[in-house]
Amino acid sequence: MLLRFEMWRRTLQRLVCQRRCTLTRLLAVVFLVVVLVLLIQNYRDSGWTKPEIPTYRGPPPSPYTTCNMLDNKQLANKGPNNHNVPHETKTGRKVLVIVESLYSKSAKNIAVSMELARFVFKIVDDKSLPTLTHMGKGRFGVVIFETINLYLNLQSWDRQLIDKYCYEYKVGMIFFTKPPNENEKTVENIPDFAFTVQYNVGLKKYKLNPNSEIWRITKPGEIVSETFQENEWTVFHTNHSTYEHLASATKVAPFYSDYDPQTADSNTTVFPAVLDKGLNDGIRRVFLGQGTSFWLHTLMLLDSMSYLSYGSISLSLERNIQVDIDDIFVGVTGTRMKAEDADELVAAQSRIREVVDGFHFMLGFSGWYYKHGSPEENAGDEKLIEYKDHFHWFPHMWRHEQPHKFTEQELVQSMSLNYQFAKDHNLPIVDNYAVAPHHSGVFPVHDPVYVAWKSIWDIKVTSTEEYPRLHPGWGRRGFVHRGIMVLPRQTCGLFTHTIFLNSYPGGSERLVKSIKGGELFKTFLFNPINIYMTHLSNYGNDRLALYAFESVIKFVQCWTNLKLSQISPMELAMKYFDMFPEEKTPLWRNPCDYEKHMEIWSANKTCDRLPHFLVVGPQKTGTTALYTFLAMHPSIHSNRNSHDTFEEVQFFNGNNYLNGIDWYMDFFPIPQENESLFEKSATYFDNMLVPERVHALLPRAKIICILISPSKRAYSWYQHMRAHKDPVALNYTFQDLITAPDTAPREVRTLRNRCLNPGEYYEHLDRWLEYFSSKQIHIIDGESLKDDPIEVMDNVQKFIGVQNYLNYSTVLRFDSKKGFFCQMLSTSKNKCLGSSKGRVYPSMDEETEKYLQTYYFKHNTQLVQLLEKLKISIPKWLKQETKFS
Ligand SMILES: Nc1ncnc2c1ncn2[C@@H]1O[C@H](COP(=O)(O)OS(=O)(=O)O)[C@@H](OP(=O)(O)O)[C@H]1O
Repeated sequence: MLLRFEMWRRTLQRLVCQRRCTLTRLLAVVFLVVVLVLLIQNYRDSGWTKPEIPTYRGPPPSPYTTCNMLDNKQLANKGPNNHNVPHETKTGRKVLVIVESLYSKSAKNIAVSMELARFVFKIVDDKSLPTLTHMGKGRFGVVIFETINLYLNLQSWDRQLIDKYCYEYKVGMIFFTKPPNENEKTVENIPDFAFTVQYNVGLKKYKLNPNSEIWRITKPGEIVSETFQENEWTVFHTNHSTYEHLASATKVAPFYSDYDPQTADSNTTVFPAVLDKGLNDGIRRVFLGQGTSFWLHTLMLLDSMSYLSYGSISLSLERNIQVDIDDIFVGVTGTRMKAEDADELVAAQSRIREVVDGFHFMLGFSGWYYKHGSPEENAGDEKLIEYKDHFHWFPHMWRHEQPHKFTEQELVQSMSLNYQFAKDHNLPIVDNYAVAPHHSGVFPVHDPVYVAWKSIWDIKVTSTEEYPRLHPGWGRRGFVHRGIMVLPRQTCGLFTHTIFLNSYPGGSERLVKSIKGGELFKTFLFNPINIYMTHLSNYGNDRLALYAFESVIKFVQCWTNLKLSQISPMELAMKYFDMFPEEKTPLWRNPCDYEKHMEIWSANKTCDRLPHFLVVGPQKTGTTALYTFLAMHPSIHSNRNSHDTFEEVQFFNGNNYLNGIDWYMDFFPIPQENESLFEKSATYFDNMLVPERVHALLPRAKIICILISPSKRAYSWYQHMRAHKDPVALNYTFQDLITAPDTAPREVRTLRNRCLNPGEYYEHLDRWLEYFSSKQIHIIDGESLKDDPIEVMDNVQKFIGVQNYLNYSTVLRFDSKKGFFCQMLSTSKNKCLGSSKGRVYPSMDEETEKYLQTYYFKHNTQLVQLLEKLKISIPKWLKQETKFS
């Protein structure tokens, strides 16, 4: 160490001082280096990257502010139709989507719409149609076909089945269309539907029929501004009274080489969307004359589903909006807000409030940056403070630090400074809400942020884009951790560096498209609760955020009956988790599987401290013996003991899961190269939640379970509970307990279930196989573990893939006194498991044994079939138990 320091000193002296080195010169250099390091540190901590500072380019663009036909009061005021008509059908609220190929663009678009709407759906191709009914009830409330031709070309048997189902259960169908040949101007008569279709038509002036009852979210009355020259439209011609047109448009002149304007039927009114009211054959259908890429079809699809399902597959009309400006005072000089931008912010807020009830911009401030811009920008900062009561304020970090890089104490210090800033400037802070720069520390969770937020600000609500992941945007969800409700937030397509419309990435049309029916419009359409993230720079320069939000809100107002409003973050969070209570418990994921999460995960944490394999149980099958044998291996390490549950961590199954992954990882050492970590918790095997949770955190983990005769297992558990003086086990014979009816007292039913349920091996294994491949699962025959643990441990080592092979015949031997294999300590001494393992108790009586054989017969038979499928040899006990009939 000393030697290295001396080397550095000399190198520095040579570099800096050349011939003569004075103390002042050396100090000056050290000072410069320190300043440089601090600057770099500050830049890194602030977390923003420096955008290119553009030059001024003229006045900001004006937002979209008019609706084409809103002056027609009759159309504008009609309001949403109510589809909740009483009807006598018994169908589920699931959607069946039948597509030509699961990989086609339109199939994916339909699936994304279903995901966005959070509708339960099944998407299949025509070769794998599902059963349509279950126990006399229809499984699907609506059927969507990717194309009409897909339906027409179905096997006649399949088509009859679907028609019969739709007729009997009053289930409607929705069809998109795709011309059979591009650019071929064909007209086809479709007798099945009593209409003629004309393919490859160009359209303009597309508008909706305001008199149709189908519109609920959609507000008819606007005219689509685009002219569709692509000739990809299909229009429907019919005189049948069952049809009502949903949309009309004017045909545009086609591009064909033989086009003769004299004879062409352009400029005629055609119908590119029709509703079959079911007067013909009792089935209601909607036909949309194009694919899924036409933005308005998303709205029309939602309303069709609502109409055809009598309102049961439908979204609410309420939308809560919150627009956060996440980094007030933070920004590179030249990109920040000026005084006139602050004026405009207040003006725009009042305009937006006319449409969005209770609207206030939410200003997330980092006090340290106050007045750190040019003189004009500093005046902007002052103006924001002057207007403070017009807005709602919430804390960001004092210096825009990324919280995951700091300890709890450092975070408390930094937050206290921002707190003081708010006090000094008398900012109207909105209750209990904060946001972390770059979503850092929220997910993946950095507990110190949660603790510091609570202690300084009493934060109860935050929001992030990062749970479970940034992409896909429609998959973002919320969760609750340490009493703080984390809400999903949406991106509006504006980032710190997108500040001028004409240099918007991909061109200004991209942003315009997103507003006019595209991505931004769709986030309003689908999400009942929207928290948008914007930045200070989006309100200076071209004021792109004002442009985008005023425009999209107007667009929503023109085209939909959605009711927009803003409520407090606390109310918003309560509402969110009332709507989606299943989201409260988070699903912890492996931060190392996602680069973006690694960037916001503390450098002190490592995924190395997560187990490579799990022994999942079930209980009483020999899991402690296996655990003990594994722990003898020099290259295999388990977790440290838990205070409450001893060698088992029991993380994935109970309340421990809520402690988060830092808590879990803390149980494990950092392994050396070629070493394996494992955990044994015998309660994992039969818990409904565990396979999904394990898979989310440890997708590549190997899973080991041990199976013995389920009857023996049940009896062993009963004896275990008697040994623990459980009053039910002491007061009930085994026979009485396992045959107890559902009317028995709760504690009796609980023990009965704990005896019986884990032994329903097939169901539990099947659940593990939903998440893990059969190659990741190793099944040990518990009888072999008892009788020949040497061979069992050989196979386990192969399965885990340990480098350092241990011959277990050198460490285990049979102990005749214990009646089990035990660890060899010396030539004469063994170390066996304690008296609670390998208990002595009377054998099960014959009658009970027979009862249990019958009880488990079906489960065991299914288990045999599964093991055969997985090419796993059938244990002797299982062969015997399935012989019984
Ligand atoms: N080598 C060795 N030593 C002792 N016991 C052994 C061994 N191998 C398997 N077994 C069987 O393990 C049964 C206990 O299973 P578990 O350890 O899974 O029980 S627990 O769920 O952890 O309570 C225990 O069940 P009981 O016999 O009912 O006590 C044993 O049958």
